[in-house]
Formats: sequence, C-alpha cells, structure tokens
Amino acid sequence: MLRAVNLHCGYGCVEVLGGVNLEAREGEVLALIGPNGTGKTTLLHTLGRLLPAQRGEVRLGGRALRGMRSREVARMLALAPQRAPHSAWPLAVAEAVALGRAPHRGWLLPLTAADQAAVDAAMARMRVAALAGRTLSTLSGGELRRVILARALAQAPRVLLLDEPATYLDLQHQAELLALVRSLARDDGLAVVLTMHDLSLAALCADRVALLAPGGLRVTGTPAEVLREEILRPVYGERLEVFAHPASGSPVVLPLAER
Ligand SMILES: Nc1ncnc2c1ncn2[C@@H]1O[C@H](COP(=O)(O)OP(=O)(O)OP(=O)(O)O)[C@@H](O)[C@H]1O
Repeated sequence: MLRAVNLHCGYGCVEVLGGVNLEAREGEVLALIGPNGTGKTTLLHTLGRLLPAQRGEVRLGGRALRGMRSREVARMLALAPQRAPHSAWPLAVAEAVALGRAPHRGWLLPLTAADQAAVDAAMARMRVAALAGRTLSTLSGGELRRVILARALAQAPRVLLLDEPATYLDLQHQAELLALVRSLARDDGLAVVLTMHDLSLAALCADRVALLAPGGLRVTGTPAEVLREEILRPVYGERLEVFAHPASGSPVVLPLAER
C-alpha cells in the first residue's frame, strides 16, 4: 500500500536517512523505532509528503506519490502529527475534526450527512464527543492528541501515519489506542505506520517494527525478531534490558536503572 524505494530524506542538503527500503501493507501495523534524532518523524513526514524526498521515491497504492494530486493523496493517506497544526487557532474540537473531511468535499462546502456521520463516528471512536464545543487551545495534552487522531480517522484513509500517538496518554487511553490501532489494521484493513518511543508498547501493537539507527534503517522484522538486547544495544546503548512478558510472551524493554 505504501512503499519507500531507496528513499533519502532530510532537510535542504542535509541528509538524515539514506537508502531506506520499506513497505507498509494493508491490514498491518508497522512501528518506526529508534533513538532520539534518528529520523523517525522525518521518515514519517516524507512518507506522507509533508517533506519532499531528497532521492528515491515513495509509492502509494502502486503509484509514485510525487506525481499525485494533493487531494488524491489526502483521500488515501492521513497523517496525525505530533503537534496539532491548528492548536493555536480558535477552532472548536468538532470543527477541527471536520477538517478531516476536506479532501472529500472541498474546503468551502458544507458538511453532507455522510461527512457529519464520519465526523461523529471519529469523535466517538476517540472519545472526544464530550469535548466537541471546546476550543483546541483549552485542551490537555492527552485530549489534544485524541482530537488529532479523530481528525485523521474522519479523513477515512487507507494509510494512516501516526507520529508518537501514545505521547501524553495515560495507561487507560494507551490501552484504548493499542486496541484502536490493531482494529484499524485488522478489521478495517488500513496500513498503519506509527512512530513510538516505548518499545514495549510498540511490541504490543505492531506486526513489524523498523529500527532506525543514525543514517538509515538498521533492520525490519517482527517485534520478537527485532526487540532483542543484541540488536537494540548497539543502537540505543547498553543500558537496557529485554525480557518476555510472563503472560503474553511479548517483549518488554526497560532502561537499566540502579535504585
Ligand atoms: N525542520 C528541520 N530542519 C533541520 N533539521 C531538522 C528539522 N527537523 C528535524 N531536524 C533534524 O533531523 C534529525 C531527525 O529528526 P527527527 O525529528 O526526524 O528525529 P526523531 O527520530 O523523530 O527524534 P525524536 O525521537 O527525538 O522525536 C535531527 O537531527 C533533527 O535535529
């Protein structure tokens, strides 16, 4: 559904990542992991055409992203950024979520009944309906994150790119997010690509993880294949440990801290 082919990305003439080959398949959750500053957001933004590729290409549904019209891209792909681009505007939550319908209806046209239903469903799914009338600037960090996700869901994309979706979320909302992401992939058939710092959470929701190291993509595989001390330590440093969750067997990755 989404494929990076020998992709080089960065800013101006500064390359952050080179030679990335990666694909996100329908019905799959792919987590981009790696230490601070390795380029997770840069790669996600390049996959979503927020940043132009320096070299190589991104293909969406078999077509080169570069040649597609913006509206065509936005009907297929939604990107939920780390920070809300509209959070400083005096927009109400319902209006912000309704922006997700713009690729389907045009900016100045009123919402159709189908648009309104998509907005309501997205707000209900992210549990932000009770906030509908609140201004974005008055929301807590976690509430704002859920509104950003609701706007992306209202867009009804086939590919969903999520930048650090778990940031600011408490444990209950993290659990809901994991269930939502799994369901979007498994039940709705979306290709979901997300960045995540918490490797144990990534293990719980991703089918595959792609480990970034300075300069490029180090390895891609299932959480069990990649989240291993001998693979993570050369990239993150020695002060981490990995063990299997006693009930599920899912990898749990913790920093080594002396108490
Ligand atoms: N707009 C920009 N202009 C120039 N350099 C940038 C810009 N945004 C990010 N960078 C640099 O690109 C590199 C990768 O940044 P990026 O935010 O993609 O990393 P990340 O892996 O998402 O980091 P983190 O885990 O800290 O969120 C960093 O060195 C960063 O300083």
